[in-house]
Amino acid sequence: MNGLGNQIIVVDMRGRADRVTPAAAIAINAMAGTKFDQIMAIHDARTPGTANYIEIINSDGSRAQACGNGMRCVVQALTAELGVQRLTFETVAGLLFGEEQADGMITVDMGTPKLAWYDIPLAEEFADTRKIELQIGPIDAPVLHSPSVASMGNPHATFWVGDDVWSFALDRFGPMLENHPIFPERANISLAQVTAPDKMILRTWERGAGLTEACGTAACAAVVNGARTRRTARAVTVTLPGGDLHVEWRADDHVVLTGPAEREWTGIVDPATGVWVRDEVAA
Ligand SMILES: N[C@H](CCC[C@H](N)C(=O)O)C(=O)O
Repeated sequence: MNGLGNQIIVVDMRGRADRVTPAAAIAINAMAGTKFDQIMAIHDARTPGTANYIEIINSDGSRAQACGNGMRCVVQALTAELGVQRLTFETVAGLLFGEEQADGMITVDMGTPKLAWYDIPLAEEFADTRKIELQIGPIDAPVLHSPSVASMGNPHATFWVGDDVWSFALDRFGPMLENHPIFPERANISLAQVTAPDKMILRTWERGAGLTEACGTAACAAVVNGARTRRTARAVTVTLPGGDLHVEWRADDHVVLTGPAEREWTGIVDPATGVWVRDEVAA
């Protein structure tokens, strides 16, 4: 599925006791036609009668705690299958609520941000995570510095750039920052250019997936970071390479993400060969 350019494979694991393994994820990503940014594996509820459990795997095989674009794809897939409009899911990051809007857009309540250094997590104590000492480039003229950090269940660093966010070599700086020792669980690295109190442009180097067309949880973290550093309002339209997402950090501390989710193909994995058999979805 296509989550604003984020390539998502939604896998139905209901009724099965096994999980999508890192090796399987890497193998699927290596096959032509099934490259992805994340796999969203739908499992049975951990406690019968409660919400389906969703596991998230990046294209490098690592597990993630949250995925905004992927959750929208799961909501779109399951509301269509079940003929309902609103669904609840359990993830590592907690319970999430998704709803399909009348205009086809999908809204997901991504829960509450975690802002303490030990919740991001960071390798050392920072009293104020709105601006931490981290920079890249020449010591006397850093290219990027002083990010705001926040967790949406997964770790995010938002670097603020004054203009021309497109001019930065994020493909070069991204992996260095993703794997910086200050982030013991690595981190998703975003560059944000605020163009108005309710508008920003965002580019993301994703932990475990690299440069992507969009990152939903990065958009959520950037709006939380923008609001708490007084750069933005609490409701912002975030323009990513793949298109626009709308994010609101509500007064009840929940972050709500709204955007599209499109089904591109369905398929099955041949258990004998492990090869996907794709059925193209009529456009
Ligand atoms: N790469 C992220 C997970 C996917 C996030 C992104 N695709 C989204 O839409 O939120 C991580 O390892 O934390």
